[in-house]
Amino acid sequence: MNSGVNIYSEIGRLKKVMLHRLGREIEGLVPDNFERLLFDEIPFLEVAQQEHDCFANVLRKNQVEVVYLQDEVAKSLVQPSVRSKFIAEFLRESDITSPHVGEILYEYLMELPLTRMVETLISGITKEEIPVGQMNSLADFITKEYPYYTDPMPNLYFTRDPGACIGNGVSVHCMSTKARRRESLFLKYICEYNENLIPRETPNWFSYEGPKHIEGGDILVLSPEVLAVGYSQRTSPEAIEILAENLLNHASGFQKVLVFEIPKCRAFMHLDTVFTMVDYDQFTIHPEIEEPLQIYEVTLDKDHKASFHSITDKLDVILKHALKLPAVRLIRCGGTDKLAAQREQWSDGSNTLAIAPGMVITYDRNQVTNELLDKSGIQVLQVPSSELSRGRGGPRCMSMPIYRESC
Ligand SMILES: NC(=O)NCCC[C@H](N)C(=O)O
Repeated sequence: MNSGVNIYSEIGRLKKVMLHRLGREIEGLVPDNFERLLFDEIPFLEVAQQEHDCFANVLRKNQVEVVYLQDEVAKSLVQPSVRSKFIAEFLRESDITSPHVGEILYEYLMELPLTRMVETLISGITKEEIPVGQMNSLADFITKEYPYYTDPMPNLYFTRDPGACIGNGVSVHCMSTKARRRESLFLKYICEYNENLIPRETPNWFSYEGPKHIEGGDILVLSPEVLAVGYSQRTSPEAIEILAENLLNHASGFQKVLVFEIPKCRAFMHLDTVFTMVDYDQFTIHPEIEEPLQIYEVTLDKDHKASFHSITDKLDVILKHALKLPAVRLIRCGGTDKLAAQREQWSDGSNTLAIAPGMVITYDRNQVTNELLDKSGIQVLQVPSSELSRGRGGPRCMSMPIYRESC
């Protein structure tokens, strides 16, 4: 039985992971809300669910315990007083402008059976579902054509991002877009009220209240001493500093944080869309971020405050020193073929999920990169990906590791 949180690497044998199987929230995607809800197209739900089940089965076949976020949230909301506090907070975060509508939604949600209530929050509350009677505010009147009271949460299957387990603690994130912020609220309640999954004594490295933005796709646990964090479109330097000070000051064992500054654009939204660890000394990388890649090192000064400096070496040299290895190999997404690199990065070719040293789960569509991984001696377990990949995240993005064996 692997209980509590234990994440001291990217590659140690994975024992427990949290996923979310896509549901009706995907059907709330329409061209009008693509940009706001961070999608470019609409996955075919039934096929996406089959693909996701296949992903979960590959994990189970490899002795990984799979827990589902929806169940874990429900377990944390068993107490009516906790449920009441959670619903009130969720509705506040959903920008319900009219107190009248807010009250009706609150009553409605409180009366639903628990699992249905969680499912309803994820899929979004439609106006058809609950007629609230007379419009009694200008805001209600103006927005009456919009089909939802609360937006669906189609990005929830990327469980990597709302939080991250680091060492023996958890970082609950203040996400950078409104569309995803409520996902971390789920995690906040799991951490506070679901003791079986996250024991009460678990340290918290970052708080949902932020105020600065950070997302889990930017966090890579390179070793028990070194954390890498992307300074990206979604993660701010201020948040990295808060996380680094909390982590390094606590007796967590971590000694330094390497900050990777990557281009701020949608295709490279998080560090793990361009860089992942696949073995003790091997990494995937999207060639377009390699040069120039600015890396900073954060350690603590004598007053226990974060201190920083830039590192000017090449990436392989930096990694080699940080991990105390004789050499490291960078496996380029798409190899030397520029088109393949761009195409496969867009479909998360470098977003691998290591489930043991040298064993990764990848999307089957990224054939060039998969072959290069295979040639580098990595065992590649491919999962179908036509529909899952439409959300712009791969196997790493779709998983929140909770427990890995040491390696
Ligand atoms: N770690 C990741 O890169 N996660 C992928 C998140 C995709 C999602 N549609 C988003 O834009 O946030």
